[in-house]
Amino acid sequence: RRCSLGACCSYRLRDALHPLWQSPLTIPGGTRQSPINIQWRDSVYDPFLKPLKISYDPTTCLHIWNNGYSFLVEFDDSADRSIIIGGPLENQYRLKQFHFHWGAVNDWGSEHTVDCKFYPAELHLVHWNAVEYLSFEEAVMEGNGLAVIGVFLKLGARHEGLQTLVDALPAVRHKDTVIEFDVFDPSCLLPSCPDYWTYAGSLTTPPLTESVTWIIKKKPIEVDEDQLEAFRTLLFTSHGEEERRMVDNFRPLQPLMDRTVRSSFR
Ligand SMILES: CCc1c(F)c(F)c(S(N)(=O)=O)c(F)c1F
Ligand SMILES: [Zn+2]
Repeated sequence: RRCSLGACCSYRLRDALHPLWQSPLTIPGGTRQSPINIQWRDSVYDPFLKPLKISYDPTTCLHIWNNGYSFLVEFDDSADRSIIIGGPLENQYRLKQFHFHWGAVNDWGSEHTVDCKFYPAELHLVHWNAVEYLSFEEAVMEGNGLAVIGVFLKLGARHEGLQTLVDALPAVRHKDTVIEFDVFDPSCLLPSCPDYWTYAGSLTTPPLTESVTWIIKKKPIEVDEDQLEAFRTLLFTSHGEEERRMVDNFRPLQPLMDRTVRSSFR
């Protein structure tokens, strides 16, 4: 496939502060940090992986807000109304929010890479284990607390479902602005192909806790240039501060260490 092992994905373990997250690139003692490069040829097909079952109730959508790292769409997670189950998961997980990571240009922007290839953006749908834990905040601290579905975005045709979100972005241009967002079904942002990779990882933003079962969809969704440009009109900064464009809000690749990436497909 694309690159010889390691050469293009070499990284040096640095404990320097990463400018964006102001926290160590790698958690001292961290053994399952995210994101990682997914080397297709090294992923192991697991025939026991079940299909992922996704059932979202569009009326659980609450609001969109700019938290200074990304823009996120939050959901009412007070009951089992928007949930995922199956796949690598032993429990049912509730949708809490989804958000994106993107670059200043189309050559990079995703957090995960496949054979060292960056995509221009990556969607994360964040779910928590409401069977074993009482709140999202509690689940964030537990090894099996979270399940995040990652979907790559590639440059191509305009995505009509995404456009609803894009149209709302001017209203959340500045950090800590929020608007009500009544009905939205995030399943429209998922590729129809059921294939995915899965591995044990972490949050890619503070607190970087090692609590995430990652489910990375093999197929990207297509969005057009104007839609990616709309992401880049957002700001890291609040009203009144000197404007800094919200771009390159992705964490650098982290070492795979003693982990295997499994695939749901041959
Ligand atoms: C604390 C809220 C939160 C998450 F729970 C989460 F999983 C991710 S991420 N990039 O790993 O999907 C976030 F970026 C994030 F801000
Ligand atoms: Zn994310």
